[in-house]
Amino acid sequence: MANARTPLIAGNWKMNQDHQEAIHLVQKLAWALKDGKHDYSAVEVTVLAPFTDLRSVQTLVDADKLELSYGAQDVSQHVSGAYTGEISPVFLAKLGAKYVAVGHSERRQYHGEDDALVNAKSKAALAHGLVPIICVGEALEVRKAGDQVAHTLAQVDGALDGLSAEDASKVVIAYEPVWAIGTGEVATPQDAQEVAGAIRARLAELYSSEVADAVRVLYGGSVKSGTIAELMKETDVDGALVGGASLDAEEFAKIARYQAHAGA
Ligand SMILES: O=C(CO)COP(=O)(O)O
Repeated sequence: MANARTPLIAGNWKMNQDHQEAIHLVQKLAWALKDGKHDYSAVEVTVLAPFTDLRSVQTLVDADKLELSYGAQDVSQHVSGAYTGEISPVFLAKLGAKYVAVGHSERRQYHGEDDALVNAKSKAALAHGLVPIICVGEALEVRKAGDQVAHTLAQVDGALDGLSAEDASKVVIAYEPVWAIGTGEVATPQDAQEVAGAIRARLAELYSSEVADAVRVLYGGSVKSGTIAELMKETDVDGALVGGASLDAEEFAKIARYQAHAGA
């Protein structure tokens, strides 16, 4: 890839893995990643775990000095106070979390999250040193109508509203077409590139080419080891947000070494 962006392979465990299962999965993943045959230095690997797993994941990563970062799947837009059930970005930062997914389509769909909330959560994450992985992407009807680019860019505009260029250059944007999530129906590399390229062009318009060059744009939706290499060949796809396949340590490690099976 002819740019300075470090590819990011992020596993979104969703509501899977209790804290004991999480320990096993991270151990297996560490083992799979350290197979001695492959070089992961050019790729960053992260897992987005349920809140209740984070302390266990932190302990393992610290104790074994694993080359693995971790994060959460959601965050409150508030720092503290009477917000029953919410998790502060301060708590996540204190647990060593690096990333937090914001505005995942499942949060938008089942928890009524809108662009304004996604914007507030992204700002809260950034204010406390977390990197938001801002999730955007269209539903099937929108794609059928051919409106995927306009729809997704509107979500990007909403999520970034009021962010400084400095903050905007730190975010990760995950393009996850809703029709490809958990369906086995992966977008074609061209579909992913069309929207990822449009997102980068929008970043250049909203900010500058420096910001556009700095932001990593991921693709998510039924990514597997067999499909990652072709996706990663696209100019504006800088990694993947992986759901189901991230629960299988071997398969997830294989996705992270996509270069090996791309022949690169
Ligand atoms: O939603 C996703 C990642 O956030 C994608 O999930 P799947 O990889 O299971 O389709």
